[in-house]
Amino acid sequence: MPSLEKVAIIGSGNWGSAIAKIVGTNTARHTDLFEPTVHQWVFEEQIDGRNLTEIINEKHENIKYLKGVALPHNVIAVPDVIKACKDASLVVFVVPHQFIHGICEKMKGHLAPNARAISLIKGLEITAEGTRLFSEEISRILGIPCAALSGANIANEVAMEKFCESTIGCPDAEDGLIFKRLFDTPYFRINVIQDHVGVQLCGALKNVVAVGAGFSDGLGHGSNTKAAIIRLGLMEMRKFGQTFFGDAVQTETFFESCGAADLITTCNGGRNRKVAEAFVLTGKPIEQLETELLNGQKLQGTLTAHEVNQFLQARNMQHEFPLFNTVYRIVYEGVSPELITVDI
Ligand SMILES: NC(=O)c1ccc[n+]([C@@H]2O[C@H](COP(=O)([O-])OP(=O)(O)OC[C@H]3O[C@@H](n4cnc5c(N)ncnc54)[C@H](O)[C@@H]3O)[C@@H](O)[C@H]2O)c1
Ligand SMILES: O=P(O)(O)OC[C@H](O)CO
Repeated sequence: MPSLEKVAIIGSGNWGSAIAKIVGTNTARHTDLFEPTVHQWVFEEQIDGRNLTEIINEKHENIKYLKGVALPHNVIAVPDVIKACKDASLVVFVVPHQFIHGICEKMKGHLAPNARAISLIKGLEITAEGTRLFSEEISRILGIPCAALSGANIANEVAMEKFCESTIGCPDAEDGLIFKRLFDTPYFRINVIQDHVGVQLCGALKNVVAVGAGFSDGLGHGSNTKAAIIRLGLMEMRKFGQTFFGDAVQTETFFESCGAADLITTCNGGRNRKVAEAFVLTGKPIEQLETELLNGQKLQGTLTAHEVNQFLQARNMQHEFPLFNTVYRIVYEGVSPELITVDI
């Protein structure tokens, strides 16, 4: 009989905590496939003079990032990333994208020999030189295959078990089924496809569109304007995929939960939308609003808008993506938010 899969979760923010609830429940349920105990790496911080890891292990609740939601007792918070991932055969990465490199470097050489990973990160490694998916970065640093999960999944709603769907992109069919058993529940319905590139591209670029949707809300425009931003954003996402990833991105992927559905939910209920709306209403800098409104949670859309712009500028192609370009100019060049309905 093959040995049981040992699961580690790397990350414990809002989504990391919601997914820990699902993963902990499923490893305890499918004992034919998984070791029940799940180690979760938690970036240590002090809450009222106590370590967050101690609080999680005592109360079975992440009181900072997912307050009021009970976590399964078989999920153990671990402050040391090396201990958390020791001998893991399935590794779930769910950290804000700016932190992934340093974390992976520390994990090198500590996983099981047959380890595979899945990235729940919504962001892209984009520089003027080129783009890289985080699944590719994880594979490159750790020398293991890496799939991706992304969907219309506002963490708080998932944690409250409101029905939604999500997409796993996994080139290996057998691993895809294992990941499906790790994540699928009656309220979190997984569809597995092969296109892990498209899954990640959608998850990253939708955050830029959500910033544009937030500007529109801040200006008091209505549903029609937001629908136009969503549609134009979807077209730019597809064009970006076709232009820079070619056949690696399937058009059908944009109709999965990770595509149009995520775009809709993030432009209505997400943090990027919320902070962008406040940016217009208050005139405060984005970093200040992130601190004031998100209680330690991290914004991905403005960072991705900057990264995408660097990449496009290096190719003198920024004007071919007017929505991405206008979001960038509003955030980083101080042009009027009114341009969100003029220059796109
Ligand atoms: N929250 C959602 O609704 C949601 C849903 C789907 C996907 N995602 C994606 O999941 C990923 C993780 O987001 P999240 O919502 O779990 O996180 P979050 O934004 O809620 O929390 C930030 C996390 O970063 C950690 N952190 C802070 N400083 C750090 C450092 N220097 N090094 C390492 N970690 C540090 C914090 O401890 C915390 O766990 C992102 O790519 C996000 O886009 C989020
Ligand atoms: O809150 P946001 O804007 O980071 O979006 C959250 C999720 O990605 C929605 O699926």
